[in-house]
Amino acid sequence: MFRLLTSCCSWLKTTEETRRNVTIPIIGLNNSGKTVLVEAFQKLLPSKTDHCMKSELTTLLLDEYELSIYDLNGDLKGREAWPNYYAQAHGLVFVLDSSDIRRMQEVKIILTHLLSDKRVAGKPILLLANKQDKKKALMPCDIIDYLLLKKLVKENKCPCRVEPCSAIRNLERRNHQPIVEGLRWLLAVINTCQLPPTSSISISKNNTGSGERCSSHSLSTRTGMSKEKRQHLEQRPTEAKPLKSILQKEGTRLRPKKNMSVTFALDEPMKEGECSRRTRVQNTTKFHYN
Ligand SMILES: Nc1nc2c(ncn2[C@@H]2O[C@H](COP(=O)(O)OP(=O)(O)OP(=O)(O)O)[C@@H](O)[C@H]2O)c(=O)[nH]1
Ligand SMILES: [Mg+2]
Repeated sequence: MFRLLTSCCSWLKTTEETRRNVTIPIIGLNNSGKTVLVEAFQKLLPSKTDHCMKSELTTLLLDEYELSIYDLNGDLKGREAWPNYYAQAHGLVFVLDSSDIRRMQEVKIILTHLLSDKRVAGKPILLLANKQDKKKALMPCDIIDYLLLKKLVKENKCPCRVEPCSAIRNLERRNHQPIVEGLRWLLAVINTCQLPPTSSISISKNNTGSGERCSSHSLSTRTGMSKEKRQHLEQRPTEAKPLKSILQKEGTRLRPKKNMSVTFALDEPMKEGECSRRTRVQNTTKFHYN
């Protein structure tokens, strides 16, 4: 019995030590549902943070990753602080209120600004189209059209996934939530991306600083990636192939009636559920409806 306990403890210790640290700021307009979403993540995933403590930082465990999630305010003052988190972010979650059509133009401006920031360009973005429970909520394909997302993603080479969700619905189906699947997709892309070092977020007053693009060495070293793989990533052409809708290509229905997630990637299309367990290479520039 003692032996069993000891081996369990040492297994837990090894798992703890081998977890990969990933930094993900959550941004989006005020009232889009960021804080409620973080609370949902805390219900769905093991967390190292005390739920009662109100802090912008939440540490979550997902597969072999330890996620440092920063829930940032979306009001005008809060937005000024966002750029302080860009350089250290491995990927970003952008939350929008799908039912608030009046503020879509504001989202578009902010998103355009965000993706063109040198510290963000090239990093994966998970766009959570929240509040799908509301009657007026736009579907991902409409949001993509409205935000001119295809163009944005292509120009800035940001792998992107639009995940429709509702922060307040269906939280009981553990691990099968779209928001968790979205996070898994983000981690899978982060795993293959060329990323900056992940020390803690440094808050500098200079928000306009020159951008730091991903450096493959830092992430791959930190995540324990092999030298061969690192070299492969370094040699990989960064040019994205032209984006093309699979639905268009197949001449099928362009606007699916169902509310489905949409992934924009560079190189190969992703298949449904591909990210759910596998957190390996995702060369991603087609986009498709999962
Ligand atoms: N109907 C519905 N309401 C939601 C959903 N998610 C959040 N809300 C509501 O939207 C409001 C704002 O949610 P918050 O999580 O505080 O928004 P926030 O993005 O953190 O806002 P700031 O911190 O001010 O930037 C709250 O009243 C939530 O209950 C959702 O999926 N559906
Ligand atoms: Mg909030």
